Order: sequence, then C-alpha cells, then structure tokens
Amino acid sequence: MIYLIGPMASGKSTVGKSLATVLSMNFYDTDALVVAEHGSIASIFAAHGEARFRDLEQQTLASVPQGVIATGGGAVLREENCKVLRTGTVVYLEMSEATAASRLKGDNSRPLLAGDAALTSWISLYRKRRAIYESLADVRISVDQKSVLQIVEEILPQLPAM
Ligand SMILES: Nc1ncnc2c1ncn2[C@@H]1O[C@H](COP(=O)(O)OP(=O)(O)O)[C@@H](O)[C@H]1O
Ligand SMILES: O=C(O)C1=C[C@@H](OP(=O)(O)O)[C@@H](O)[C@H](O)C1
Ligand SMILES: [Mg+2]
Repeated sequence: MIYLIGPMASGKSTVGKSLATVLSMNFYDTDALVVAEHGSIASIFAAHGEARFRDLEQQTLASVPQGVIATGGGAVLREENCKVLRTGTVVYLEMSEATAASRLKGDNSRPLLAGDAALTSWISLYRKRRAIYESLADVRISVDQKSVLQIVEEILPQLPAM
C-alpha cells in the first residue's frame, strides 16, 4: 500500500491518481469514497459535524482495498489512522503557503477552509499537523513549482521494491 498524506491542496488526490497509473495499481481516495456513500464533505460537516466525518474517514481508511491511497489532510489526526498508515509506504507532500494560496483560490469544497481567503485556517491547521506528517513520512517531497508528472517521477525511485 502507498498512502499520500499532506496538507489540503498539496495534491494528494491528483498526484495519487497519476502515481497509481504509472505503477499500474488501483487508486482510491478516502474522501471520494466517503462522498460516494454519504454525500459531499460540506454536507456531512453541516448536518453532523466534523466528528462524524472523521468517523467515516477512519472506517474508510481501515477498509480501503490495496493500492495507492490519497488520504484527506486531517486523516493523521487519529492515532488509529496513523497505525494503518504505518503498515504501508507513506508519501508526504509538503507545500508552501504561497503554493496553497494559488491553488485554493475560489475553491469552496473544503469546509475547514470556508471563508479562508487569507489562508489563516490553512496555515494554522498545517502548523498543528506538520510534525505528524513528518513523523509518518517514508518519502517526503516538496511540491512547490513542480508539475504532477515531476512529482510522480521524484516519488518513484524512493519507493521500496514491491
Ligand atoms: N503539481 C501541481 N501543479 C499544479 N496544480 C496542482 C498540482 N497538484 C495538484 N494541483 C491542483 O491543486 C488542487 C488541489 O489538488 P488536490 O489533488 O485536490 O489536493 P489534495 O487532495 O491534497 O487536497 C487541484 O485543483 C489540483 O488540480
Ligand atoms: O485537512 C482536512 O482536515 C480535510 C482535508 C480534505 O481533504 P484534502 O486534504 O484532500 O483536501 C477533506 O478530507 C476534508 O475537507 C478535511
Ligand atoms: Mg484530496
């Protein structure tokens, strides 16, 4: 299993999909699996709160089939999830604030960033989570100013033989 972790908009979903294609592995995105079964993340947060979303995220991560897995940026908040991540190869996509700003403009799919034009929430969440991302990472890649393909090509030689 290969797990992608990192802050919101670092490219876990996009890079994960491309990495899976290159490796001829299945790709799963825990957020997409939750949405397919329970509706949009925004609607889950609005109707039931973040804790409910975290429960669904945890259940999904624990039962996802073999492949390349894009996690949500907050999946590392639960130790149960970290235990699952440690069973595979963890690729951490790190990103600067400037890159986040350009990617998040006009995107309102992430309830934790609602009204976050100045990126205050993104910065504060990343500050709280950065140490966990670093502690879990087997492979660490800075995504700033790199194309998806460049990032995939940087990850490939750092993966253990499978
Ligand atoms: N290397 C990249 N260069 C430019 N844009 C990117 C890159 N990686 C991702 N993106 C774009 O940034 C946004 C966030 O990417 P996404 O894969 O959803 O991140 P995450 O899953 O980590 O939140 C998307 O619009 C995506 O197309
Ligand atoms: O960082 C977070 O807490 C979240 C990140 C999102 O996924 P991405 O990191 O793929 O945007 C999604 O799981 C949800 O909106 C919460
Ligand atoms: Mg994603």
